[in-house]
This record gives sequence, structure tokens and C-alpha cells, in this order.
Amino acid sequence: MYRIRTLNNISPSCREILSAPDYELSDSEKNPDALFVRASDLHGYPFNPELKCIGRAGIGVNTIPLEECTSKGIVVFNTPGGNANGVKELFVFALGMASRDIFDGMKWVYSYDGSEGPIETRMEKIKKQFAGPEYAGKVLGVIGTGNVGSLVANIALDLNMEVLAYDPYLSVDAAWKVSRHVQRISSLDELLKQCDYLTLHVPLNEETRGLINDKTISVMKNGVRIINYARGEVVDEDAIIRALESGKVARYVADFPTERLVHTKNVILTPHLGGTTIEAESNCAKMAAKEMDDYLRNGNIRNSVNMPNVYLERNGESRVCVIHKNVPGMLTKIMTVFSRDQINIENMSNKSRGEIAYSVFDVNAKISKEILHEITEIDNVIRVRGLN
Ligand SMILES: NC(=O)C1=CN([C@@H]2O[C@H](COP(=O)(O)OP(=O)(O)OC[C@H]3O[C@@H](n4cnc5c(N)ncnc54)[C@H](O)[C@@H]3O)[C@@H](O)[C@H]2O)C=CC1
Ligand SMILES: O=C(O)CCC(=O)C(=O)O
Repeated sequence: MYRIRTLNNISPSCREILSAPDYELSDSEKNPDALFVRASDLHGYPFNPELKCIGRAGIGVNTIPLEECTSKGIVVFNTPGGNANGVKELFVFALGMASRDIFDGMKWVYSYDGSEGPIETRMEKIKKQFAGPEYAGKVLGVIGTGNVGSLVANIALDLNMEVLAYDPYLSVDAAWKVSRHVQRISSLDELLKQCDYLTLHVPLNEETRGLINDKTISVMKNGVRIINYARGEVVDEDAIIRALESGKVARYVADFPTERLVHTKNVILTPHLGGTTIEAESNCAKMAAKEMDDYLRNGNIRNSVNMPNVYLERNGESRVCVIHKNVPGMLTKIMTVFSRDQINIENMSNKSRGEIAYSVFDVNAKISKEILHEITEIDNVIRVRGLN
């Protein structure tokens, strides 16, 4: 039985996959085989030695110390595309909020005390202060056209916007999802100087931290409207506040409130709601549950962000899974242990990802603890699991 510790509220749909008697889910397990998380920050988290994998029900993994996990042989999974439609739907709302002063208009409605006459007549007199431009016919720049950005770019075309996209790392699979009417721009500055609206859909990493800063803002049109449903830190906070105060940026709509942003004019904030729909939560929980289940029971790795993906149909009496450094001679050393004990390899797979490699062996015998221990002792082996 595998013990899974949930660190956030995970959709109950994961229990369709992670159920008794194979699994026990709890939010207090001290020595879990797996952690199931949403946006919890795991930097500094005390990983127990039994921990084999982390399932991130969502896409962003900036909250997970990936290097530490890799060095400890902990496989980290995420759920690409599982919440993309949820973010796209909120983007449409954000686009409206970026254009029209809906937020201040609503605040006025709910705080009006009747002192200047009935609300029905008073509102007709003051409503012009909440006017704003229409977005149809305007230029939208999309930075990052992966699972979310591709949906956003396509729906913006349906809303009659002209759409420009910048994504220097776009995968071939993701490129297929973007409409041919979206114009690919290969220079960020070239995109920035043409946009009336800008929307961000990149992961937070060392390259994208502060991507929107004084310098990039200076290239933009005056009165640009920026939407950030990626991560707060992709936008330099000092720079965006300066630009809002000067009027260079007309409005900033973001999913990542901070104390300072809450008190800045022309900022509209939602409380990290992009992936918070019934469907997105259920999709992500099921996807992460399937990934962890296939890894824990079969050693297969799919949608990992720190290990190579390896899928092998089960074949043979038992399976030995070895996470090791990607250095010469590892397979020979491991296979020598099998052949010395007359164990035949029925099928195998070996894949690498940067400095790490993963080898899976299906063998024709039950694997003893002694053999597993011997493989563990080989130099540059990080973790060994035997699945009988
Ligand atoms: N507000 C929320 O609740 C949610 C926020 N997110 C955020 O949105 C981000 C994107 O989500 P997905 O589209 O699902 O991820 P994804 O991995 O499918 O797409 C990310 C895209 O960004 C591109 N990219 C990476 N670095 C870039 C750079 N420097 N410049 C331009 N493009 C770059 C990649 O090539 C990729 O196509 C996530 O990493 C996460 O931080 C995602 C889901 C929900
Ligand atoms: O709501 C969540 O769990 C986080 C969604 C998100 O930000 C992501 O998937 O990257």
C-alpha cells in the first residue's frame, strides 16, 4: 500500500484512481511515498527518505525545489493543459476588466448611500466616468503560447482582436494548437511596441522573472493594458507601479495580489483563481493521480518536469527501476549484477534528461532485497526500486 500526503485541497476526483486498498490518502502522513500538491511552496520542505514522487495538480512548478528533488531521486509530475481552459475563460473576463472600469463601477453601485437621489437616476449621470475602450479591433500581444497562451490567442481572434505572439521555445505540439491567423513575432521588443493589450502566459523561471520591467515597459505604447495570469514575479512590481502612476500603463489585471498592488490605482486583482474551476481542479487531480499511480505501481514516468519520460509495458516477473546519473558505464554495471545471478532481462528502457538518467528493467525472476541493495551501492546510482 502506498501512502499519499495531500498538502492542499485536492479535488476528490483523484480518489477514482488513488483508492484503497492500494492507496491511503491523508493530510497528516509523516512518511509518505508521494506528496499531492497544488500551489503550496515546497522550498525548505523536509522531504522524508521514503518520498518517491510529487504530483503537482497544476502546471507551475516554481514552488517546487526541482534540483533538490532530482538529486534525491524524487520524480516531480505536473498536469500540462489540465487547467488551461479555466485560465482562458478568466482571461476573457480580465480583458473586459482591463478595458472598462467595471470594478470601480461595481464598487460605486455597492457603496452608493442614496444621498444624491435614487440609484436608478444617479447612475445615469455618473456612469461616463467608468467608460473605457472596446478591445475588438485592437492588438493583443501574447507572451508564451503553450497550453494557456494558445487558447487565449485563439479566443482573442474570435473576439475580433489582432493577435501577435512571442514564444521562442514553442514546442511543435503546442504550435499546432495556435491558429494560423495569430502572427508569430520573433523579437519581444517588436511585439511590445505594437500592442494595445499584453497578456503573459510563461512559466516563472530565472529568464522570465521580471520580464516586464522598466526597460520592456518603455518600449510599449502609451496606455497599454497588461494582463498577468502567469505569475506575479514575471512583472517587476516597482516598474509596473511606476508605469501605472505615470499613465504609461493604463491598467494592470493580475491573479497575484500583493499588499502594494492592492493599494495601487488601476490595478485589478483576483486571488489566484485562474485554475480554480470545478473542471480544471478535477482534470488536474485526475491527471496527477494517474501519473503518480503509474509511477508508484509500474515505474513509468509521464509528464515529469525533472526526469526523463519512460513508458514500458510490464513484461516479466518483476521490474527494477533505477534513477542514476547520466554517466558512461551505468547500464553495464547494473546488468552485471543481473547476469551474475543468472537473471534474464526480458525488456528494458534507458532515457536521459541532462545530467540524470532513468533505466527500467523487466526481468524473469523475483528480485531480492540483496540485489536491490547491491545496485543501490553502485557509484552514481541515486535511487533503486523493485516492483514485484
Ligand atoms: N493563474 C493560474 O491559476 C494559473 C497560472 N498558470 C501559469 O501560466 C503559465 C503557463 O501555463 P501553460 O500555458 O499551461 O504552460 P505551458 O508550459 O503549456 O506553456 C508555457 C509556454 O511559455 C513558453 N515560454 C517559456 N519561456 C518563455 C519566454 N522567456 N518567452 C516566451 N515564451 C516562453 C514555453 O515555450 C511554452 O510554450 C504556468 O507556468 C503558470 O505559471 C497556469 C495555470 C493556472
Ligand atoms: O490553483 C492552483 O492549484 C494553481 C494553478 C496554477 O497556478 C498552475 O497550474 O500553475
